[in-house]
Amino acid sequence: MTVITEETYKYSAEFLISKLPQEFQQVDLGVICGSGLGGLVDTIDQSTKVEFLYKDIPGFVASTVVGHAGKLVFGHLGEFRTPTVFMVGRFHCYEGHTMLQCTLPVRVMALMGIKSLIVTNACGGLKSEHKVGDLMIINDHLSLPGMVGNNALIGANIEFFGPRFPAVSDAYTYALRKLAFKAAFEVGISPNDIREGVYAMVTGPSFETRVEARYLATIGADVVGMSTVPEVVVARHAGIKVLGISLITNDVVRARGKDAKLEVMRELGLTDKIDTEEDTEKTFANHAEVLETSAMRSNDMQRMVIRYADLLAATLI
Ligand SMILES: O=P(O)(O)O[C@@H]1C[C@H](O)[C@@H](CO)O1
Ligand SMILES: Nc1nc2[nH]cnc2c(=O)[nH]1
Repeated sequence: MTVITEETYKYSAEFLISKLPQEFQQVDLGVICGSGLGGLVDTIDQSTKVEFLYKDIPGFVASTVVGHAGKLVFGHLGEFRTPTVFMVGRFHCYEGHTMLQCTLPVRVMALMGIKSLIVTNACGGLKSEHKVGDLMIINDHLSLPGMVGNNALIGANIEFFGPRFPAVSDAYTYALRKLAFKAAFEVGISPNDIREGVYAMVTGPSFETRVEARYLATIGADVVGMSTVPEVVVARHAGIKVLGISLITNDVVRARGKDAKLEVMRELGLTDKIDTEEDTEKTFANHAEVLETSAMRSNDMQRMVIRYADLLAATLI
């Protein structure tokens, strides 16, 4: 197991601080941009923006996924010009990184002063009432890797960040979820296009089988994705407030699929029963669809995040 010590986090933070102008040596807000959602940094004041490629930051690993640019950007967000650090592209376990490597940037952001984190992701919808393109404010998560031995906090606890046994039952606080809905409605997102629900994390990179999708829906998940949870757990451990926003980029195939035996029996006249199950053979999740939907909805999501940052700056939450 890769061991990352308190000194490693501090070294990365000190490296960044030494290269940043004074206005970004301490930041208030962190934003993690999921698949295809990095366009948010194009909306900030370009004249004060400072960028670092992940590959140039000590302790950071490389980002290898299409749609994840792989850079850390510092800039002023919204009307209140909140000093913000953006991860444009994140790390996933399926890239071969450990949970500690994936979450290192969150601890570095904690060292740089963030009090609040917005985590965004692309995900697959598990419920028939969800439409592709819907936004979902996360109100709870189901960590499949975390429940079976791959929690982001496994290893020696670093007391400096937080306690050995942090509670995450209220990781996505009610007050911040309310603020997010307010932001969404104020920028004109229809109540029909945004909901609240449970994000399940799997490691990927293969998408779900049909029965895995049915299983996840049965055990309480509304959507499924391959990220977010490790970052949220590490952020909450460090006392950072979290808002999670998912964009449903595709439907996860849940149908049972056609019954081959029954079909052959019917063709041979051995039965006259017809399989009524919808044939979903041609429907499958793919990363191109994920990026396509992200591109379609990224503008709404960006406007919502900017408004949320302003509402947050204007409140004492
Ligand atoms: O980083 P996120 O969670 O937005 O990316 C999702 C999960 C996979 O990386 C990818 C699958 O298409 O999208
Ligand atoms: N696991 C998983 N992750 C996703 N990310 C975007 N879409 C999906 C999906 O359908 N399944």
